[in-house]
Amino acid sequence: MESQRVIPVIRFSQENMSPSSSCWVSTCQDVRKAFEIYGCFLAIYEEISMELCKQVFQAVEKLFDLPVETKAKNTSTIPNFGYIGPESDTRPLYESMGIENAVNLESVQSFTNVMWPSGNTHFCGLLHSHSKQLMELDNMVTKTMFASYGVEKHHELCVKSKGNLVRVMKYGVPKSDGPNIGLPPHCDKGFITILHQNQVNGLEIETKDGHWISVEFPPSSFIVIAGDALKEWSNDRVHAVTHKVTMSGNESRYSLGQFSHPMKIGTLEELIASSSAV
Ligand SMILES: O=C(O)CCC(=O)C(=O)O
Ligand SMILES: [Fe+2]
Repeated sequence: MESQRVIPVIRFSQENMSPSSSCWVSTCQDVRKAFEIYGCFLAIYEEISMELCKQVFQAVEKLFDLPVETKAKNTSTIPNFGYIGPESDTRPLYESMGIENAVNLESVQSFTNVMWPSGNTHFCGLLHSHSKQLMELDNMVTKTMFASYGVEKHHELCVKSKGNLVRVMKYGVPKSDGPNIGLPPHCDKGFITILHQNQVNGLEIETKDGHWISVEFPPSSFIVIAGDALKEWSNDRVHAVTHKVTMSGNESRYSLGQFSHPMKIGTLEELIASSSAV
């Protein structure tokens, strides 16, 4: 079915987030349908300005230009939360760094000080304000989703206990005779991932019937991806979507992802038996 092969697009704004607004019910239904059918959707969110995104990606490019010994100082006690370098067998073009709890200024500052011991307030300010805004979008997405399942009373705890990791990623240009795998097919482990990119495409998502859709990002859009923890929370109603990155062309791709995960979350009791409210 051709219509099943287009990623849904849903508009978010502070205004239509009030349950009394005219599009509240339809937004909640759209979010739920997208998560259940595709496991993802494109969120149009103009409150994060395109200028800020442009500046963030310029700053991220400079970050990746640092020597590998410096980038490798991005470490974490949690496996895979720090610097990940290219791996010749599985993802030769991929490199990434992680900033834990990037909604907190102190966390972004300490990451910045490791990368630039003499300081870089420009990078720090950009990443911090961008991360805060991404978390606002994340909260809007979870608010509509909780409402669509009739469990809005649990949303406050979800918001309060949300941990987050911002991961910045670089995919190098593939050699003409080399592999073009950016990131092999996988599902994300967390609750919700929100991703965006510079102008270079490469992300693909797999539909339930096994087709791959190449993601095109309209202006001011972010892809929202459901992870394994969200699937579990919803008692398997939500689809945790498989996705991958394939590189082509002669430009590097930069992407930025926010991975959020409420700490106190299992399968909601209400979702074990009941259906929904909206
Ligand atoms: O770079 C991208 O667009 C995808 C990244 C991704 O899927 C991940 O980090 O889990
Ligand atoms: Fe992913």
